[in-house]
Amino acid sequence: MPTKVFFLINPISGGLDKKGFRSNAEQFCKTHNLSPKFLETTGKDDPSRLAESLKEYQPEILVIGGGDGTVNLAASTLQEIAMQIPIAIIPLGSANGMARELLIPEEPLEALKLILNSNQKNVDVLVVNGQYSIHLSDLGFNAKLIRKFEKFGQRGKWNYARHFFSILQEQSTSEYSIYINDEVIDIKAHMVAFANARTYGTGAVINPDGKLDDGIFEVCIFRPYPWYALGGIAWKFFIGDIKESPYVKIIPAREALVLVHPDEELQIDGEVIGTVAKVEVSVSEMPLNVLVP
Ligand SMILES: Nc1ncnc2c1ncn2[C@@H]1O[C@H](COP(=O)(O)OP(=O)(O)OP(=O)(O)O)[C@@H](O)[C@H]1O
Repeated sequence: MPTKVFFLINPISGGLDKKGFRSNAEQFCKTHNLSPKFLETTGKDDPSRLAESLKEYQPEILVIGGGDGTVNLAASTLQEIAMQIPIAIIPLGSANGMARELLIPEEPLEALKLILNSNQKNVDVLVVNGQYSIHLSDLGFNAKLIRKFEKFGQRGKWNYARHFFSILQEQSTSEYSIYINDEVIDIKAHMVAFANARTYGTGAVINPDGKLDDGIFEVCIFRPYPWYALGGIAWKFFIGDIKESPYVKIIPAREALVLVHPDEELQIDGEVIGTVAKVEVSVSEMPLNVLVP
């Protein structure tokens, strides 16, 4: 019996045409005696469409052609239907933060070859207010930046930089109460992140000691800083040394509860959820099996 491989493909991610990848994947499956099934995302009802197709086809491997949002969709659906099959990530998005973190080849066909490989990593899945996160989620600054970026609908580095500096100028902070490791931390902050991974798709290393498979996550707190410290903070992000900044506090945990006033914007793996006053984070009992080099 050929191995059943399910392909989930996002036709719009990264602004890339996926037709070439699909025909290469079909050829690859023929060559390696694999039995493929393809599903394209539509942006609507994707979780239920994917769940139904997976339950019906019962694949042995799930291949994801898309960016972090598509990887999150697949991981969330596997959690919801409690199906533990390995996934292969084909980095066909804009930032591909998760694929970079796992050192998956950038070239789609090279990444696809991982399905012939048996190296797997058990990636932790965080549960953030009942939704799943495998990469990075946060409250405050970065979520507002993503919201602004989406609202104006303009892509590209210059627009990113423009929105980045306009939000930076706002210097807005909220009051956070963080219940963590039997302690309560009351703190004013620009941003509080829940990090499974190390690095944002932009390359900023937010959580230098982060490990995807250690059963824990890190709560990264970014406190107010004087204007003259900004250059040093940016440099530390770039060189992966942010934990040495006096304005940053990083706390490993298995569970956390965060209350925030006034409400702050929350984003999960790059998708803005909306403003919230409370965030509960824990680690799911079922990890995500990812095929890695
Ligand atoms: N057919 C479609 N038409 C419009 N939007 C879609 C479609 N399929 C999926 N989407 C949307 O694509 C988004 C996820 O894209 P994804 O994050 O995978 O790619 P990206 O944003 O290009 O890459 P990255 O997250 O790595 O920067 C979701 O918001 C989803 O609703």
